[in-house]
Amino acid sequence: MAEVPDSEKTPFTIVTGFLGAGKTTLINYILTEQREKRICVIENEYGEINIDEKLVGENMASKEDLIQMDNGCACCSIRGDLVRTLGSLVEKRKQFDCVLLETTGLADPAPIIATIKSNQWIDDNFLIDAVVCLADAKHVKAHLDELKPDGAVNEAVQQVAFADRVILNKVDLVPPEELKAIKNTLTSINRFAVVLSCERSKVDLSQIIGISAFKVDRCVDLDPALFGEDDGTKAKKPRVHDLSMVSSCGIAVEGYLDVPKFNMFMAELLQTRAADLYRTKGVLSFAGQGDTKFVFQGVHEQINFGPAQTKWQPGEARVSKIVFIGRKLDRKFLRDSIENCLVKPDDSAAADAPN
Ligand SMILES: Nc1nc2c(ncn2[C@@H]2O[C@H](COP(=O)(O)OP(=O)(O)OP(=O)(O)O)[C@@H](O)[C@H]2O)c(=O)[nH]1
Repeated sequence: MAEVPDSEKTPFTIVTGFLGAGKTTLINYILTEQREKRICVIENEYGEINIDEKLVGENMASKEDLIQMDNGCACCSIRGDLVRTLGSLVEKRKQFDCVLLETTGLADPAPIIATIKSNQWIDDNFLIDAVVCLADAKHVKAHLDELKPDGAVNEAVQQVAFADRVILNKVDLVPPEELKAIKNTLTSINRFAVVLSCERSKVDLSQIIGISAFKVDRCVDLDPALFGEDDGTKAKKPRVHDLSMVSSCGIAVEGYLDVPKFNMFMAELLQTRAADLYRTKGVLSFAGQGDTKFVFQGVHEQINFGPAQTKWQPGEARVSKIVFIGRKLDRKFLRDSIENCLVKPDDSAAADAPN
């Protein structure tokens, strides 16, 4: 069969980067900056409760342009889902100028690349434009240095190694002299990728989209066993993706949370467990705040907290949803503590809560 020319394929960008590095922020930035383009976003979130769908969905022109893959991580358990998702896009792909895949923060991009490139039908319809890796200037070094159990890949290293562009994000959180050292570390892992520094994922988009930067040969050089074949002439990389050290704990509680109690609990938790808590995020209902919905974002000890773009709708159940991702999570403790922050029906603050 004749090969499909690249110019006829739909460009596909893989957005990778560790938990909390700024992937969703980048996707939202792209969607707001490129309104003239029709962009399809495929979200693959790690966590028992999906929060990002709501955060990205607010910026989509059409809800149909956002596809959720939430049965697991695309790089391991749901590679079949990725093929099915892209397969279902084939017929309508011409409606889109490009597709963005936001991988989970714990994804190894190598198997994702292999999945796409080894399926002829997908490869005939989609062209990987670039693998773009977000790196959190404040935390990336610790993640790169983390020792994994025997034979397991370090996802953060893989994400940087397979990237065509590395976006060194959150430069506001580290002094300039440290930034230089971080850039050197990133370049020592991947000397081919262009490193772009920024805040709030605001990069020159012409540097990351429509750039035809992806080279499959480089991926095979990095991992000779990428497509399941290894001629044995190059050192084999460990291919085990072991997520046993990390877990996700999703908690949903109905009612109104007491602001000071909740703030105190979260501040104390993130201070004492900062190293273990890779990521926390939530959509919250507070007492005394009318129909304002709040979004909570935590990355280790860093906290961002503010009103969501959408409000609680009349009749919508006031269910706060919080996801914790990290090591050694005590589900009972987290659930009890959050339930403890709920305003009791006879509490005076409850009178303030809207019906
Ligand atoms: N200080 C600071 N915070 C940032 C910057 N960019 C993003 N953030 C915040 O970092 C948090 C995580 O950002 P996200 O875009 O959700 O990160 P993510 O990579 O999508 O996270 P996961 O999907 O959980 O892996 C949010 O609270 C962002 O507002 C930045 O440049 N500086």
